Amino acid sequence: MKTFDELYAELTERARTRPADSGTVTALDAGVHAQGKKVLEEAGEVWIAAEHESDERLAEEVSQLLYRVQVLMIGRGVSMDDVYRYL
Ligand SMILES: N=c1c2ncn([C@@H]3O[C@H](COP(=O)(O)OP(=O)(O)OP(=O)(O)O)[C@@H](O)[C@H]3O)c2ncn1[C@@H]1O[C@H](COP(=O)(O)O)[C@@H](O)[C@H]1O
Repeated sequence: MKTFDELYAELTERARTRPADSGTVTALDAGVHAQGKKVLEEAGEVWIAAEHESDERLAEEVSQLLYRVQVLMIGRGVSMDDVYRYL
């Protein structure tokens, strides 16, 4: 188990060290357009799960949306502090 901030730190480290087997590196290399499409795709899956699926499935879809948002943030160079300023 990990927190939102711990995942962000882990993904930032993946971006820095670029391990060959990292899906995050592949997603970052795909560029911001592809990253944005993934955010939208996962947001849609969250919506569908909220209306039609179990709490467990919803939680899983939310986790994937958070992951995709973090990939987009790292792709654009937006930090957690940049976001927290607006919360
Ligand atoms: N939390 C996640 C995570 N959530 C979602 N995903 C990716 O998103 C996919 C699921 O999304 P989709 O519904 O689009 O599934 P899919 O269509 O089968 O996947 P694609 O073919 O589109 O890649 C998963 O198969 C993963 O590739 C994640 N990939 C990685 N992480 C975590 O990120 C960290 C770094 O991972 P790596 O970069 O792979 O080392 C690790 O802690 C991982 O647990």
